[in-house]
Amino acid sequence: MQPNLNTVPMKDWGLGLDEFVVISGPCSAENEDQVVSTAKAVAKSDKVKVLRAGIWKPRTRPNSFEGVGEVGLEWLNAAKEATGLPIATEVANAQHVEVCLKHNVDILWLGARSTVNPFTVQEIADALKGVDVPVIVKNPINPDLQLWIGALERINQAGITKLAAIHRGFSSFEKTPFRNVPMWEIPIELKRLCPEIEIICDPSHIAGNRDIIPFIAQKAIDMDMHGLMIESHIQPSIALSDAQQQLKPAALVAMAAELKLRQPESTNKEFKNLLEEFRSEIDELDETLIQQLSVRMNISEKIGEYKRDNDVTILQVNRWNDVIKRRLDMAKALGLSDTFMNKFLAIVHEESIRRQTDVMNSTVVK
Ligand SMILES: O=C(O)C(=O)C[C@]1(C(=O)O)C=C[C@@H](O)C=C1
Repeated sequence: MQPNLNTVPMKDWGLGLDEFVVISGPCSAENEDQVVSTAKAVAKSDKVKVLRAGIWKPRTRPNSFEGVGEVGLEWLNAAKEATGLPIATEVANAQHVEVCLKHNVDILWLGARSTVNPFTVQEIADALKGVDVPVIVKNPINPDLQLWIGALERINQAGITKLAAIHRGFSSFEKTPFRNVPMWEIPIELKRLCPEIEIICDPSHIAGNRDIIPFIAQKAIDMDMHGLMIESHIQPSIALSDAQQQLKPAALVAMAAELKLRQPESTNKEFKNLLEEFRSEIDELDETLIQQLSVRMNISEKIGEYKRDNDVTILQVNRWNDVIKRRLDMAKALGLSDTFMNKFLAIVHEESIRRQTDVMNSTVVK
């Protein structure tokens, strides 16, 4: 089902946001000085447009630091007064929404652990009815695009049009260099299905450690995202939560200055012409690829008929191992990666088996 969202772009949220927005501040508000000092220091970057801090922290285990609660909103407001930055925090239930509205929080966000639960999202959506506050929805913990879209729809149907999404990566059992695997294909698909939704990337939660944050931040820009949410702390080493992934404000400011902002299009005529030429070459090659794939699948069907008539199994592991080995060798020599080729060969094989299964199941006319 095609999602139908009615949204207002961030630049029209009335908060002085640009086309590209960096949201920064501590993972958790810990005390007034920490919030205000961090805010003043990150405000030195002209890209930082919003101050963030968590005040209710959903932690994996009890007895960890679970946030300072309502008093943190007073500190955020003090920081807003000192810097002029609008303020944002996470809400996880209706009462959080109420408290945030009382303290004039400018932007609310739903965390991954809330997005995952439609009951929670609906409770928050109901609490937002009749209110005009911007809301950003993080992706759910698991890579479920429909759940993410569903949460956006619930908030939107409550009348919130100042709506955006945050890509914070996805939980995985596999050991990876990331705390949460980016799976860029998911926000890309969100963009394709809901082009009106602006997406902010959260490199801090994807990375889990500060060293790879700049790489993820630049990649997000290259994926045409509208902004970044990056955690910063005046003294990360003593942070009460997520110490590994928070940047010192000076590092955040330096990193933001290094980011290369890119536009989805260029007005340069020469660039446009050359791009057109490349694109027509790609069009032709894709046509050839599709034609050849169709021929390959037709041959596979014929093999299926012979196998059916001779009671031979569809799966031929030895042959397939041999195909993989030879194709990978050839692809490597031509500069194609193993990861790409393995995925490509796997889906070709899957389709070939599917076609042969259809043939096997069809009535034999002898
Ligand atoms: O060679 C075969 O026996 C085929 O059926 C073709 C094919 C393929 O698509 O390449 C399909 C299934 C087998 O597991 C191995 C190879």
